Amino acid sequence: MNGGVSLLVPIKPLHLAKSRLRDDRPAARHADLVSAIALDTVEAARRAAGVRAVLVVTSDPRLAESFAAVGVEVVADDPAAGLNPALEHGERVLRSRGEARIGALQADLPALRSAELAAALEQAGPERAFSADHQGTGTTLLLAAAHGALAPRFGPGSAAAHVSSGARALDGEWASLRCDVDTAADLRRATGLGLGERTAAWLAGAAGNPR
Ligand SMILES: Nc1nc2c(ncn2[C@@H]2O[C@H](COP(=O)(O)OP(=O)(O)OP(=O)(O)O)[C@@H](O)[C@H]2O)c(=O)[nH]1
Ligand SMILES: C=C(OP(=O)(O)O)C(=O)O
Repeated sequence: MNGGVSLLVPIKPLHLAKSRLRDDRPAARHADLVSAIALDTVEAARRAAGVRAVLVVTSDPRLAESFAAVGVEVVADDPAAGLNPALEHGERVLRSRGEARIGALQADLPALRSAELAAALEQAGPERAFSADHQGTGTTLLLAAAHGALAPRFGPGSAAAHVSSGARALDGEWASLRCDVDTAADLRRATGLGLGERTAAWLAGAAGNPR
């Protein structure tokens, strides 16, 4: 088997996702934005050196179709019990195929640069490690040790939870890897870094059309 990390990318159903980013725009426009952000994130991840494969974990049928159209594999949440169980399910799927190195990448990184993700994977080496978000409290990337368990502790305060569970905090600057988008202010921050093409196109449409 070739080396490299197989990355799980979890995404909530579109009508539930990114509620903090929701404003008064129609539900379909919000779904388009969440979808564009996730597709840009996965596209950048797939191109990163050291990434062997990406497996999206989502029960959303439209997302499943969009990812299938660009050749990305999707599995549904099983059970539908929240983020960490979704990741543990994805981990079981990858382990059943003999994947040695597994990680989880958040789906809300629309400015992600492949080179920054590659640098984080390189710095982690074979260890269980994570990248905190730009606020230092959340987690944007968690890597299991080679042949080790992912043991995801995503949720409020996940950076501290990952440290407590023995993961090493990666310390590169990596602004694009740390720039998760939960709010409108985060989206402006990501725009300053340079958005992926689908999110940029969504924003151009938002500027040019009534919402
Ligand atoms: N497959 C799956 N992904 C999830 C689930 N819960 C959260 N996620 C994803 O995990 C990532 C981190 O979650 P959050 O940043 O809290 O995103 P969110 O829940 O969509 O945002 P808010 O509604 O604003 O809390 C996002 O990519 C979510 O879509 C879940 O139950 N299943
Ligand atoms: C679930 C997480 O994401 P967010 O902080 O974006 O909600 C996390 O960082 O663990």
